[in-house]
Amino acid sequence: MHTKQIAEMIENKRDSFIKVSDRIWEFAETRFEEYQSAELLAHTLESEGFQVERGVGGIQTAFIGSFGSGSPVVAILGEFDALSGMSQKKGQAKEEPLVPGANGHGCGHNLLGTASLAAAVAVKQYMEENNMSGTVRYYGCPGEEGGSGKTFMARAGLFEDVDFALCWHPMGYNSIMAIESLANYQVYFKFRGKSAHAAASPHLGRSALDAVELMNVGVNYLREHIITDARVHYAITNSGGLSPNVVQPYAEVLYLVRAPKVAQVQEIYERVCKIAKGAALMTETEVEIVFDKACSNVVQNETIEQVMYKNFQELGVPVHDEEELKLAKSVRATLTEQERQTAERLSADTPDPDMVSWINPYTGATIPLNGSTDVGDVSWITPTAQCTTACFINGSTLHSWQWVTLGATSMAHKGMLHAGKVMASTAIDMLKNPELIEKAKAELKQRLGKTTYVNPIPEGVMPSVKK
Ligand SMILES: Nc1ccc(C(=O)N[C@@H](CCC(=O)O)C(=O)O)cc1
Repeated sequence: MHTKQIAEMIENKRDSFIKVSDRIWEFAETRFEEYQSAELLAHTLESEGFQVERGVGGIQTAFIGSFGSGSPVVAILGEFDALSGMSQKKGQAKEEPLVPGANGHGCGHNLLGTASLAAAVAVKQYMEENNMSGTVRYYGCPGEEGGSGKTFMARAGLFEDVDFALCWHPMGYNSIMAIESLANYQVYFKFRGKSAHAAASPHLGRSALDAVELMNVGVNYLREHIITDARVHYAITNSGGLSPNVVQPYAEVLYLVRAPKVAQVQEIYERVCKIAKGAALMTETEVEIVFDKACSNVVQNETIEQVMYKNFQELGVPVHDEEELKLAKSVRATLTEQERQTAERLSADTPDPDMVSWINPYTGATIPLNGSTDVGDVSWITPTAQCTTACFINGSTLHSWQWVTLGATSMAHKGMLHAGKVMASTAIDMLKNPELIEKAKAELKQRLGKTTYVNPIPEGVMPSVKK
């Protein structure tokens, strides 16, 4: 069976993949500044015989590694960005930053990018050994967190000739990710007023901070009148300085508006813009609206998901040893009861384990993801499927210190290598059965119906580094 060969190929190189992942964990670079992480992955691909193009789509840390020629083209998507402020020491059951205030891999993207690399390397080796035609590409996709790197890459046309795409996400469970995620827009509202002495001449000042606050109040009233599935968040990215005795002349707020469909996001966004203009009118300030980024919802593909599930079942699950289970237990003891309640169970009778040891049954049904991913844009252009593997403790959540601390330990490495095997095996299965690729494409077409893909990021907007 090809799953066995693929598993061996990845196991033979396990040490080198683990090194790559652990280095990226240490680099912990955030959106569009992943210079060392991207270079490490690109360099590793080159040493594995891939042709690498760096700086694709006009994004410095985006790259594509390619092997083979002609169709079919399989794209394996890798992410490698970290989150700000999530620094945490490795392998311990206590929250403690490695470097206070520094970044950390709170979403496991060191594992994500490396498993996809392992998959691409194994697919290449299998294709070579079996004289298969076609192309395997590794897409180095920067800035997933708050950056939508893939959406920018999609706008640059980089996925146009892809026949199907695969991705995964590290989690606390093994599953086929038949998700539908939320589309979103991220936009800055920059207010400009007039400074003045806050006591001596307040009547001469016009407060940009007042405008930000009034805008937020307005949006908080809007919440009652939008669809339930929408989410609106904001961060005050500039509060106008640290002096209360100065009327703040400049302030800005970053909004993230989400909903199941891009059109719904657009509708809410237009209303948020009206509120911003209202706040500017009330405070006699000016508002500048600066679009930052956007992404589309994920369109699942049952055809590829079925193939992925079959391969996953053949490969089984990552098995954790006593040492790993001990660490899992101690870290899990730090979860609150509420967090534990999100733990995966097969049924009410299944005990509540520290690490899961099964694959969640796949039914084809859509699982709503109350979050967003730029994999969404890829999935509108080419049929796309994703899986998760158990890299972390059961019931822990994304963006938590528990994920950072476990992200460079053997339990996470096992899950990572396993994900590489599942993706590579799925890719080989699809490449060997062109009728499945056609079926996956037909399914995408049917799911999209009359809607055509429109990239949600306006022309001229380029990726920005969040400071
Ligand atoms: N399988 C997953 C993929 C992404 C995420 C996630 O947390 N994404 C960020 C992305 C935010 C963005 O699009 O800017 C989020 O939803 O806040 C969660 C699970």
